[in-house]
Amino acid sequence: MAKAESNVSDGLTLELIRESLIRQEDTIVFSLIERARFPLNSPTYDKSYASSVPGSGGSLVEFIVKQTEAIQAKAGRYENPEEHPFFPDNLPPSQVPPQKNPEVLHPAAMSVNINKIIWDMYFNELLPLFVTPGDDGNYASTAARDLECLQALSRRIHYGKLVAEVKFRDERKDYEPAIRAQDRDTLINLLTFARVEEAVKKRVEKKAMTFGQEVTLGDDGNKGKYKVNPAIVSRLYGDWVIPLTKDVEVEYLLHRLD
Ligand SMILES: O=C(O)C(=O)C[C@]1(C(=O)O)C=C[C@@H](O)C=C1
Repeated sequence: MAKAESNVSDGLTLELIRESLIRQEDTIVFSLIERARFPLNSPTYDKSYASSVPGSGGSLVEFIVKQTEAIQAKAGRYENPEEHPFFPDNLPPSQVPPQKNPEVLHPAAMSVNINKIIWDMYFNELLPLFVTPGDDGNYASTAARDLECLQALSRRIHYGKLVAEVKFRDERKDYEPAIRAQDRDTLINLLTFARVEEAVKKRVEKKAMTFGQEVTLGDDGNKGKYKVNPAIVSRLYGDWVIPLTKDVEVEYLLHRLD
């Protein structure tokens, strides 16, 4: 990974981490826009549709995610502590020379992977909100776009580990007693910045308006029409992305002194 892309370095600061979270918003908004080009395409998620694919064991989307993760694992993707697989069982080992990822996180971070929750949230709650009903037959492309959304969301949400680490280092004396007492409520209070959360929700709504507008050269008849409803992007952050990031922060912190 290029140095500028990674905040996993000794110069870890809350400001740098927040800059990365802001940049990741672009990836998330664009990946939702790309997925919204296709209607729901429900056979993508239907076990009976993919049953003839050898080794799929589930839906077409599951097949594509598992196979892609297997290839990416061989290419070393999951050696990077910022990446988390959706199907961690039986992943092949990396076949590339080991990268020097600086060890910033406590080893207990390895055990925090909430991708199962992210998967269920994405397919059961988010997807029906932002795609149109219908079927255009483009199931493989649809699954590939789903994978991009899932990976972008997972990366952002698991960034909570880095956020938590830097907050812990900055205010160790406040965090340590709550960690020793395994006191989730105090930890949530310590790590919550309501004003930052409000700004995040407003900014992603604005990004959805900016990136998702129809760009025309003539009379602007499409004004106010967006490729993904900006209010849904704001809700995605308010209802799921931020709370799940905080869950990751708490889970990480609870084991920070192990
Ligand atoms: O920026 C932080 O301090 C974070 O912990 C990240 C985040 C977020 O998910 O955007 C989560 C909790 C805070 O209340 C504010 C924002």
